[in-house]
Amino acid sequence: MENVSVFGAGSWGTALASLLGQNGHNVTLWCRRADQARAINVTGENPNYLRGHPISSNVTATNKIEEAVRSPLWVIALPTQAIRGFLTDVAQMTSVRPYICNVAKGIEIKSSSTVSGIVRDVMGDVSYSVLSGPSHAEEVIQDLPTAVVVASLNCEVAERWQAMFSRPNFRVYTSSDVMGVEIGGAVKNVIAIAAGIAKAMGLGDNALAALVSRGLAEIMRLGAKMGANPLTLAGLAGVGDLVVTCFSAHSRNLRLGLAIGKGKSMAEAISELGQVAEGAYTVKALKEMGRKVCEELPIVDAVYDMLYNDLAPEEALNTLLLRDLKPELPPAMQWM
Ligand SMILES: NC(=O)C1=CN([C@@H]2O[C@H](COP(=O)(O)OP(=O)(O)OC[C@H]3O[C@@H](n4cnc5c(N)ncnc54)[C@H](OP(=O)(O)O)[C@@H]3O)[C@@H](O)[C@H]2O)C=CC1
Ligand SMILES: O=C(CO)COP(=O)(O)O
Repeated sequence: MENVSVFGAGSWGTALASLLGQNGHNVTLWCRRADQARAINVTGENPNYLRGHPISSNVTATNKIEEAVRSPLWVIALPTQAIRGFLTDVAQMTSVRPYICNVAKGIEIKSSSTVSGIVRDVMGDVSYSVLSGPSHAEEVIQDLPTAVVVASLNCEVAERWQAMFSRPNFRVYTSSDVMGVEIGGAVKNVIAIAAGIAKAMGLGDNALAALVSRGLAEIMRLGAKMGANPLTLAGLAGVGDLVVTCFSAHSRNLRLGLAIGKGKSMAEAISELGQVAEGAYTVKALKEMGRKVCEELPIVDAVYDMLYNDLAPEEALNTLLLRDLKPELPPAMQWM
């Protein structure tokens, strides 16, 4: 059994800490608030996230970062935009060279980088893995079945995380396609915001299915430019996660889109949600990165303009539908 620290006691960090504890590991769950850590240790539940769901007794919560950094295995479950600052602080506190497994799904605005790039910038050549796939915390904490993927450039490291996380109702596959898994997990959040807006507009099921398919085309186009394997994007970290995020009532990104589609401002929508909707930030990073690496990301552009340039959803819809007609697949992607 392993000693592992989970950094971030939001809904995903809490669900994964409990899962690792159920698998018999010694888990330290780092919370940034002392009162939250105390409540978890006393009541066996997180008072702020996933209330009513007991956390494994193998989990000890702490807000003392110097305790949490002693574990050799770190699971990073923080919002993407907070990871660089967090790692910069903790890197100065410890000589441990941890094995890192990132479970956040986003792209950093200031660097246009996925989390592997942030970790490399701050920690240098440290062991990095990423776990992603269709996995809403609200279902994982109830031990409802799903399948996910953990990617690392080092196959043995991916297998080590696979063995730690796997349980009968949490089936973990391995992959060596770190970039594919990261891009799939990050960009689907932006498409899910678009799905929420489309739902709020009452556009119907056909429109949602078309949006998800053309969203996948954008994920694949960007992924190809970033070196991702297109088949990864057709798998759990791509299609699997895109579908659950665009259709599940649990999704924070879908709910943010629903609020925007009903006319709420960004500030209102974010404050009502009270949790991170990564797509709202990743779309800013993609706007920058998209211009540099990928000439055409029309759904991403439309979401950006609806969120940050007051573009009305009806206008965004017209812009998307009335673009020049063209083949479904770009010439480079035709198989014959
Ligand atoms: N929720 C889910 O089902 C899933 C989420 N993810 C991904 O996991 C990541 C975390 O999401 P989730 O758990 O839902 O987020 P939540 O909003 O539920 O929780 C975020 C956590 O991060 C903490 N936090 C926020 N900002 C900072 C900061 N600057 N420094 C340190 N801690 C901070 C919060 O602390 P506090 O409570 O004190 O504010 C809270 O513990 C995201 O990238 C998300 O996309 C991936 C798969 C499933
Ligand atoms: O990534 C997730 C499920 O796999 C969670 O998505 P949301 O952040 O939209 O809830």
